[in-house]
Amino acid sequence: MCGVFGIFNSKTPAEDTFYGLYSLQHRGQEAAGIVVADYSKARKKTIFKQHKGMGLVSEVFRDETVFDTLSGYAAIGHNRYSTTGSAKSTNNIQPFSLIYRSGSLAIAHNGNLTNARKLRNELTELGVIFQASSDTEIIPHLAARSREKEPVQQIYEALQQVQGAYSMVLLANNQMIAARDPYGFRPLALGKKTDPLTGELAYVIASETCAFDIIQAEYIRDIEPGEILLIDHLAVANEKPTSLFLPPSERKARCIFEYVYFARPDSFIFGNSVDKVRRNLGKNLARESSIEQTPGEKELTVVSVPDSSNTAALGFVRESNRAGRPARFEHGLIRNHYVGRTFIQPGIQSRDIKVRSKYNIVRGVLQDRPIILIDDSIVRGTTARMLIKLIREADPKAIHLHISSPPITNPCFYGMDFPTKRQLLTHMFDSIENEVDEIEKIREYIGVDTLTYLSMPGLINSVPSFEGESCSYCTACFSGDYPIQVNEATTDKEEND
Ligand SMILES: O=P(O)(O)OC[C@H]1O[C@H](OP(=O)(O)OP(=O)(O)O)[C@H](O)[C@@H]1O
Ligand SMILES: NC(=O)CC[C@H](N)C(=O)O
Ligand code: SF4
Ligand SMILES: [Mg+2]
Repeated sequence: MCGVFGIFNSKTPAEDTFYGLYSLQHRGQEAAGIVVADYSKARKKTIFKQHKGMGLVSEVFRDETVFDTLSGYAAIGHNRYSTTGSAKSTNNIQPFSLIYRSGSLAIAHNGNLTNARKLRNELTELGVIFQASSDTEIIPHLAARSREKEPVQQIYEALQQVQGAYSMVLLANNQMIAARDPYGFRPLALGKKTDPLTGELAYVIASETCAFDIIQAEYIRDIEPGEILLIDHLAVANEKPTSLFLPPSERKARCIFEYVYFARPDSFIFGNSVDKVRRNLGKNLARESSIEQTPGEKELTVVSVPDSSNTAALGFVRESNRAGRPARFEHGLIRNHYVGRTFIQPGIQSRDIKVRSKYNIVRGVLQDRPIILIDDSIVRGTTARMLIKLIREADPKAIHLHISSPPITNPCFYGMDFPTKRQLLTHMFDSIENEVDEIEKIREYIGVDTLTYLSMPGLINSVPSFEGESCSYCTACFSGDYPIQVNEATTDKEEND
């Protein structure tokens, strides 16, 4: 998934970007980096400085003295969750920074390009040398080959050639540029911050608004699908960044899975509150649930799989009570906060270990009573299967697993790391044609008493609608309805390594 951040006209751009990335850590845990733009009086031009490394933001920037080398007036940053190109290669750490005909260019990209393989082959044939194995480096190469003079025009030309998902922020000499693909797959927001001492304005770009809150910046609006926004000193002085627009796509395709799992509940994405949507998912799940209290049970006991399903569980409990089925939320699982997100860990081996070390059971809550266990999604099934084994140790009367999204049946080519069917739990049961039987097999495999997924209408009903759009969301991993047909998908993530 990845988190991107950018700030323009700040006295402390590297520090601001560090905090921005810190709050976007949930979007990528593999690597992090910051590129700063500084004006060099000696060279009479903007120069870029950078610091990047493998691991969490706090690990990469552990040594505070690195900030002494990162002074400047603007910066961009990136947290990586790999989708194309090895997770382990240091060459794939973003932002990428390079020097070309028009000066310096740096890019931080969230998303995944669907024609990366084709473009890379074409460019390689032309003699272009790639350093990274990810898709992102294609964009600056295309921009560098443009005959346009202005970087923003070069980027416009480059983006007309790439397909797929990109929400990104770039530094081009003394300008910051933000761009979002015409489908709007990934979120990207514009904010501003006023210096309390000088009153000076800084513009901020981030994947999610939680990155604004941490540096006390204010949300202005989303970068629109297809928009390329240019911020420079003139835009700051006039308080008016300028925009170009790419040709519109025939539909929009905001990733619905961002609302289900990925984004933080305190963020606004696609102009709406993640908390609110996640509560809706829980409410709709409660409406679809058929679990009733057993005789002698005062209330249904609802336990969430922390953290990402906490909010859906709250919505579930609220709706259940409203509908006359008394329910209470209980902390039956305690999460070790020093273990990161498990689903976005590369390599099945490390995911397994993480799940084992991530959760502990609270016996008093789980023992001897039926529980409704809520999680937001099942991808590979690692979490659910391991967790159920663990919960059984507390001897509950029954486990009713409720998932606040429909079964994931298709790969994602737009920035989630499940690019082949093989990686999905549902694939194990693909030969079963009847959906009810398939869910029964999954239930058996996971080892729960009942298994309820939210329906497709329940999912769609939970997310806000956009006026005048015939289709606003990508639901491909749930529905198979792909906004961009992917014939040549980079389904082998490490093919360039
Ligand atoms: O079926 P799987 O492949 O195991 O993936 C699904 C699980 O992964 C996610 O949680 P994760 O632990 O990544 O993040 P969280 O701590 O934010 O809930 C998601 O919420 C599910 O619990
Ligand atoms: N998840 C993402 O946004 C990944 C960005 C880019 N495709 C990479 O693999 O580095
Ligand atoms: S396929 Fe799923 S995860 Fe990928 S962009 Fe579409 S909704 Fe999001
Ligand atoms: Mg989870």
